[in-house]
Amino acid sequence: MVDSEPILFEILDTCPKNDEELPLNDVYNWADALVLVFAITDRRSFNYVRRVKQTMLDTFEMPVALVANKADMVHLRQVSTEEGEILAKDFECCFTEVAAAEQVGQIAEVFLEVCREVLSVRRKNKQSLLDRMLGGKTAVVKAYARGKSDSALPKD
Ligand SMILES: Nc1nc2c(ncn2[C@@H]2O[C@H](COP(=O)(O)OP(=O)(O)OP(=O)(O)O)[C@@H](O)[C@H]2O)c(=O)[nH]1
Repeated sequence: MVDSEPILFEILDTCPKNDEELPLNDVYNWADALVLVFAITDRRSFNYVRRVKQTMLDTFEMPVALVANKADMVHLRQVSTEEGEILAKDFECCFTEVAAAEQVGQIAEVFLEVCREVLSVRRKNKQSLLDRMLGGKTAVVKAYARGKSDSALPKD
């Protein structure tokens, strides 16, 4: 349940076999949102998510969440929290450091947040479509109502 609304999540793990293998366009066309996960103990994974986001930029627009995993392994840290925050600013997305092995609640929170964004984008798109379809008519109705403002009719 997301804010009292039942939601069915379909999650695709792209499982790249190496650093060169980027997600195919089919993946972006299918997805409603992207959760980019790297490990704080692995700089290559950080560079990888940066490359993924950069290659999809301008072509595919969707809510994105940047997640730094293995936050419990601070002794092996290769990527600082600040670097994650800066990258998220660059991506204009949210950023969370988690330890998936310890706190499943943090992961759920990321997915909830992403889902809220997806629903909000959908609502806005629906609204703007309605606005475009009804825009002209609404303007006419308003003009008519204003024209009658001296009468006993309510303005709206
Ligand atoms: N300490 C620690 N280990 C973790 C954490 N999350 C995952 N791991 C471990 O990291 C290893 C890789 O986890 P996976 O879930 O296979 O990660 P993956 O990114 O799907 O890896 P691939 O299968 O190579 O795609 C496993 O041994 C996990 O137990 C974490 O938050 N902390």
